[in-house]
Parts: sequence; C-alpha cells; structure tokens
Amino acid sequence: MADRKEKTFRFVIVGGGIAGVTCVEQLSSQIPSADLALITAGPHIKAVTNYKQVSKTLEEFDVEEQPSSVLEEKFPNLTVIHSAVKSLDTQSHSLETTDGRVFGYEKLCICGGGRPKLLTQDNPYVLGIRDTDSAQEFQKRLSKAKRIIVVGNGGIALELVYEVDGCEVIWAVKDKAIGNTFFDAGAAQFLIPSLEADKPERAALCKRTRYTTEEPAPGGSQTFTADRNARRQGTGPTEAGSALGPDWHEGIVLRGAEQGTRRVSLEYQCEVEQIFTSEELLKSPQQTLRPENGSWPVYVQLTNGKTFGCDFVVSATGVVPNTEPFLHGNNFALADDGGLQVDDHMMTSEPDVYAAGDVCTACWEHSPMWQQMRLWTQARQMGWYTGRCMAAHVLSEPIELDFCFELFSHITKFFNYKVVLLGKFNGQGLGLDYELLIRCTKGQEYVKVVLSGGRMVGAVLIGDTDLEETFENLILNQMDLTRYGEELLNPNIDIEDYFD
Ligand SMILES: Cc1cc2nc3c(=O)[nH]c(=O)nc-3n(C[C@H](O)[C@H](O)[C@H](O)COP(=O)(O)OP(=O)(O)OC[C@H]3O[C@@H](n4cnc5c(N)ncnc54)[C@H](O)[C@@H]3O)c2cc1C
Ligand SMILES: NC(=O)c1ccc[n+]([C@@H]2O[C@H](COP(=O)([O-])OP(=O)(O)OC[C@H]3O[C@@H](n4cnc5c(N)ncnc54)[C@H](O)[C@@H]3O)[C@@H](O)[C@H]2O)c1
Repeated sequence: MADRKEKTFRFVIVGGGIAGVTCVEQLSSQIPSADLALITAGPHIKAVTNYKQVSKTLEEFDVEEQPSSVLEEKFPNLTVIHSAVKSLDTQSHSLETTDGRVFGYEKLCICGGGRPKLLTQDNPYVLGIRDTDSAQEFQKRLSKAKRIIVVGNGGIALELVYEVDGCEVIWAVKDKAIGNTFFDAGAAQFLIPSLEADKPERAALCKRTRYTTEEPAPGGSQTFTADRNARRQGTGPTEAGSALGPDWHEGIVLRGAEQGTRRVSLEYQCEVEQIFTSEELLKSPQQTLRPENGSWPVYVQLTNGKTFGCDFVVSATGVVPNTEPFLHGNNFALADDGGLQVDDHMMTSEPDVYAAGDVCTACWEHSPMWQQMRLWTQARQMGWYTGRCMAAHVLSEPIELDFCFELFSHITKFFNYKVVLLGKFNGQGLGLDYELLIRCTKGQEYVKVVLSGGRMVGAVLIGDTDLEETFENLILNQMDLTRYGEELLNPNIDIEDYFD
C-alpha cells in the first residue's frame, strides 16, 4: 500500500461525526498551517452549534448536519475526502479508501463512531436507528404500521415510546423498570405517568429519604394510553403525565397508520426468544406460538412466554464500535465492548494512531466520578481533547488529562423533562456502599442524591430543579455533608445560600 500513496498529510482524521469534526476544528485552530485531511463515508458532516458551557463540566449544544464545504471554507488547509476507509496499514502509515485511493499520514485519529447492535443482522423486519437515513426509513415504515415492538431500555427506546403516535407500541425491557441505562426504578416511576399524555395532575410534594419503589412482578406487564377516556389495563401502578419530542427527530413526524391515541404496553424482565415471519409461525408445531387474531408480517416470542405479532421490530439495544476496517493486519488492543482502547492521551496501542468518540474505549484510570457513556457530549469532549493531544505531541509540549474527564455530566430530555445526570448517578461501582436521598414532586421534579461516606458522589435531577451547579460543586469539592442530613433536599431551604 505504501508505494501507492496519493498524498501524505500531517494529520488524517477518519469520521465526520461530532468526534471527528471537533478534532479537526481543534487541530486546525492550534496548528493552522498543518496539512490536514478528513476522510468520511457520508456526504455531510456533523457540527456542534450553539455551544453553551452551563457550569464547570455541564455543557449544552445542538448538533447540525452540514455540507463539508462549510468546514473547508473555515479551514483552508483542510481537505475533505468523501470515501470510506477500507483498510489501514499502521506500519507504513497509510490507509486505503473504498474508491481505491491510498493516503499517508504522520498522525491519524480514528473517529468512526458506532453502529446499532441489532438483535439480528439479516432480518428485514428488524430496524435499528442511528443516522438520518435509518430514522427516515423508520418513519416511512411507521406510517403504514398498526403495531410495532420496541426492544431495549436505553436512550432510543425511551425517546421512541414517548414520541410515536397512531400506532400501538409493545415495549419489551430486560429490567424491572424503564430507562435502566439512565435511571433507577424510582425515577422510572416518576416518568411512567408521562406515557399517558394530556392528564394534568396537581403537583403534590412528597419528600422521601428512603429508597422504596413498587416494581412490577417478573414477566409482568403494564399498558399506558394517551387516551383520556381509555381505561388502564394490565398490572402495576400507573399515573398521568404530559408529552413532547426529543431533539434528534424534531421535524420528523412519527405517526403510525392509525388515527388518535398512543398506546404503550410494557413487558418487563424479558428478552427476545425468537423472531418469526407469519409463514414460519403458521408452520410451527408449537401451540404457544399460535398468533392472536389477525395476521402480522412478523412475530416476536419473548422469554416471558408471550408472542406478539407486529409490523416491524425496533432493536434499540445499544451500539458496537465501528472498528472493522482498521483492524486487519494491525495490532490494536480492543476493550471488552469492542472499542479501540485509548490511554489518557487518546492514543491507541498502535504508534501515531489516536481514537475518539463512540469507536474508542477510555482505558486510563478514571476519576472516581467519571465513566464513559457513548454520548454526543463525550464525543465532543474526546474529539476536542484528542485534537489538543495530537497538536501537543507534534509540538513536543506537555499535556494533562482534561478537566472534563473529572466528573461525568450529561444534560438531556426524556418524556419532556429536563434530565441532568452527575457523577455516579446510579451508584455505579459503589456496591452497597452508598446512601440515597430522594425528593419527588409528582409531575414536576425528581431529585436523587447519591452519598458515599457522607459525601456526594452522584445525582439525578429530573425537571427544572436548578440544582445542577450546586450539586456539581458539592461532588467536585467532596465536602462532608453528614451534618446536613435530610436538610440537603429540603425544598424550603435555598441550598446555594446554605453552602456560601
Ligand atoms: C437516535 C440517536 C439519538 C441519540 N441521542 C443522543 C442524545 O440525545 N444525547 C447524546 O449525548 N447522545 C445521543 N446519541 C449518541 C450520539 O449520537 C453519539 O454518541 C455520537 O454521535 C458519537 O459521535 P462519533 O463522532 O463518535 O460517531 P458518529 O456520529 O457515528 O460518526 C461517525 C462518522 O464516521 C464515519 N465513518 C464510519 N466508518 C467510516 C469509515 N470506514 N471510513 C470513513 N468514515 C467512516 C461516519 O460516516 C460518520 O461520519 C444518540 C444516538 C442515536 C443513534
Ligand atoms: N438522550 C440521550 O442521551 C440519548 C438518546 C438516545 C440515544 N442515546 C445514545 O445513543 C446510543 C444508542 O442508544 P440505545 O438506546 O440503542 O443504546 P443504550 O446503550 O442507551 O441502551 C441499550 C439498551 O438495550 C438493552 N439491551 C441490550 N441488549 C439487549 C437484548 N439482547 N435484548 C433486550 N435488551 C437489550 C440494554 O439493557 C439497554 O437498556 C447509546 O450510546 C445512547 O447512550 C442517548
């Protein structure tokens, strides 16, 4: 490959997502004269706009798809190459694209992102959602659908079940409560009433210091409908709430073939056992697999023994890092989740190769309050820091791990509530060695604080609590809070004054 090099760049970045684009921006601003190439498979790049630093570690921004010419106009030394990388030879420092061109690099950053980890790879009735195209395909199929099954319990599932209208949604989750990647069962209970839109309730304050929640029985189910007049079905607690859409599909109408109400049925603590087409199902000798009335194109048998027919299945079951084109013939260390291992300078195990965003796994010794999650925020932070590391290395300057990796922080929206997650928000890695303080005002806010040894180590803030900055400080300064006890969450005390 080495002798076929069309050109050698000082820096090559692969991937036009948030991580790659932020890395390009950072490198270009630090070394404006450097010859730099961005190789990306898609026609567009993803840009961060309206960036706002909310507090020391919390940030908010929009993500916009833009033509790559915007980036080239801004940075004259940048060449954007629209092609996918087919292979990499780290020894000769060169990569080949699918259109047969070979480029050399002095330093390379891989920002290839991830792809949906689908329940099954080759079933036309199983969809994943990742990019604009897959979101549009989902929208198209949904417009003709009467019933879909959503499998998974993370970010995408939470957004979809809330957003889809005019189509029955059966939501199969592995866990005892919804949204397990982001919350605990208490927060899930706070959010569940929102699945029944248009039912305003007067807020009633309740302060709890002990963590107790009602959970559905194993294999239990609950049904929620946005229809004001509809009766609740199934088992378990249900309450009322309200509705709105998440940012990624703003502007896309997510409506099924039916008019009117949204209806979500939850199947707890179950996974997908098998997926059948209607023909396969009719041939099946097993009585348990007989469909209910009506004929659906596809049937899903769950591990709780139930079988549901539907128009298609959404597999919202996480992502796998896009590493394949880079591995063959090289010696990359991979993490258990399949990501390229990176150290505290975002360097992979191969010389002069860095990685950032969803494709990599942070393998340095983490700060006690930080963990990796595959999110826009972290893709931006990693891309930015990697750009700084690459520049520092060529300029022989020292560089230390950035402050943004001190504390995990994420702002998002679920079920139309602002959600802020800080530190070890679910007591991750703390075993049983922590205590929770919870304040919950139905329909308004849910505040959970995780304390370990009397010090705050994490928090979940749902609603407009205005507590994020104070709690961020308390986590960062590790003040002993033992003497404040439950007063810490007393809504009648202005907590900011308290700590002045
Ligand atoms: C539906 C959905 C909603 C989400 N919502 C949120 C949210 O609300 N908040 C949040 O924080 N996070 C959210 N995320 C997660 C977030 O989008 C990702 O963590 C983030 O985009 C990762 O950025 P990245 O740059 O690492 O990868 P990507 O954005 O996936 O970019 C990868 C880039 O690499 C290119 N590429 C891949 N392979 C090659 C190759 N071989 N050669 C050349 N180019 C290649 C691709 O074309 C793409 O441009 C959401 C994800 C999804 C799917
Ligand atoms: N608002 C947000 O912050 C937001 C919104 C959407 C997506 N995202 C991000 O986008 C990426 C993709 O989202 P996602 O929801 O697919 O991933 P996710 O990692 O958030 O959630 C995956 C879920 O699927 C479940 N799961 C995994 N394998 C399963 C199986 N075989 N059967 C049943 N359940 C299974 C997991 O338990 C988990 O609940 C993630 O990195 C996520 O963090 C973030």
